Amino acid sequence: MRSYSLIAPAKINLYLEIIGDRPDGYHELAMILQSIDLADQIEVRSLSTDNIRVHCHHPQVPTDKSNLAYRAAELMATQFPDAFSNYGGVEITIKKQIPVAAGLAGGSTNAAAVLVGIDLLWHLGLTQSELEELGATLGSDVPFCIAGGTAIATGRGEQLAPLPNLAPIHLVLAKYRSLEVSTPWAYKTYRQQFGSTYIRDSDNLAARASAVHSGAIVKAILNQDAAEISQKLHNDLERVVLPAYPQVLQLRELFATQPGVLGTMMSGSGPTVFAIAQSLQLAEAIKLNVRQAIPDEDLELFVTRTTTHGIQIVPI
Ligand SMILES: C[C@@](CO)(OP(=O)(O)O)[C@H](O)COP(=O)(O)OP(=O)(O)OC[C@H]1O[C@@H](n2ccc(N)nc2=O)[C@H](O)[C@@H]1O
Ligand SMILES: Nc1ncnc2c1ncn2[C@@H]1O[C@H](COP(=O)(O)OP(=O)(O)O)[C@@H](O)[C@H]1O
Repeated sequence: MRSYSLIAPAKINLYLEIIGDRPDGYHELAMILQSIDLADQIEVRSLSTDNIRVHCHHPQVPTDKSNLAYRAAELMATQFPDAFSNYGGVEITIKKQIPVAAGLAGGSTNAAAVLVGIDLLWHLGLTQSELEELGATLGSDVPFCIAGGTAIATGRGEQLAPLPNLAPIHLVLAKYRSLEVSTPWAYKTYRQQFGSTYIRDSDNLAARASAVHSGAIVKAILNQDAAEISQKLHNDLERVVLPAYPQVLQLRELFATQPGVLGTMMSGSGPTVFAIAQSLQLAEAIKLNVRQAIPDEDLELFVTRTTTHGIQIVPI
């Protein structure tokens, strides 16, 4: 086969706790990551020439070496030089549905799809854990994007422990198209404002213990209890993003007052805010209400749901 088409789902963070600083400059995390139905479509095709090409029509997505999908192909070429010279270069076409720089792992899931696609194109037969290990060198969220479903992620986000699949939970996502939050900025600002002293400070520790408890949300997931999951959502990065981006705070507050919303939270480093809805019907109603309250065309709204899969190969 000379080409593969893959579905690359986005993720949301049901839980994100910053445990502290790490010597490598990253942050030690405790997260719960969840795949959602909102996805990009990626085509990976063999070329007769030995170069890597990326096509994407989205104006905010680069097609040069700064594209994470390009870097995934380059990594495979470096790691497997014999296969690269046997099978030739790779052409990657990205059909973008996932909002960009949104806290939804758009770039990471594209990179994950390219790793899976090239493994197939070049008949490498890599295991999922080998693919995840390669993915971790591209970005902290890439291993989860390969695995998908529901998982606890620790370390810098690359160490995964799968949780049982959740029955679909209905979601509404809101993101201002022109608003981007830089992930390095969010972590840097958190470090500057709260630092690692935050977790050593006994006053804060008491407040933190009541606010943060990953065990409770894991229990709610094991019980398949959407209402309880919604009550235990948490994201430490909201502490820096919400004060700096009033529009995100406004969305968060608007979602919280909508009938049928079980819980709401910012995903990752933002600026996407998601709401857990009681049903698909209520999710559609929430979307409509928010649209009426904020008629700004810059605001993108999506009704979607949780999914149990990571990268999937589309049969041609
Ligand atoms: C915040 C999260 C939550 O899932 O997602 P997004 O909002 O990006 O989707 C992740 O932690 C982002 O993962 P990812 O986007 O893959 O991050 P990376 O490329 O590895 O790192 C980007 C930058 O974020 C900071 N970073 C990332 C992960 C981590 N554990 N500590 C950090 O301090 C570092 O400044 C790093 O240079
Ligand atoms: N394949 C890609 N898809 C989306 N953005 C990409 C991609 N490759 C590189 N980028 C760049 O990465 C940055 C972060 O985008 P994205 O991965 O969508 O965000 P996030 O990590 O917050 O979910 C953007 O500024 C974008 O230009």
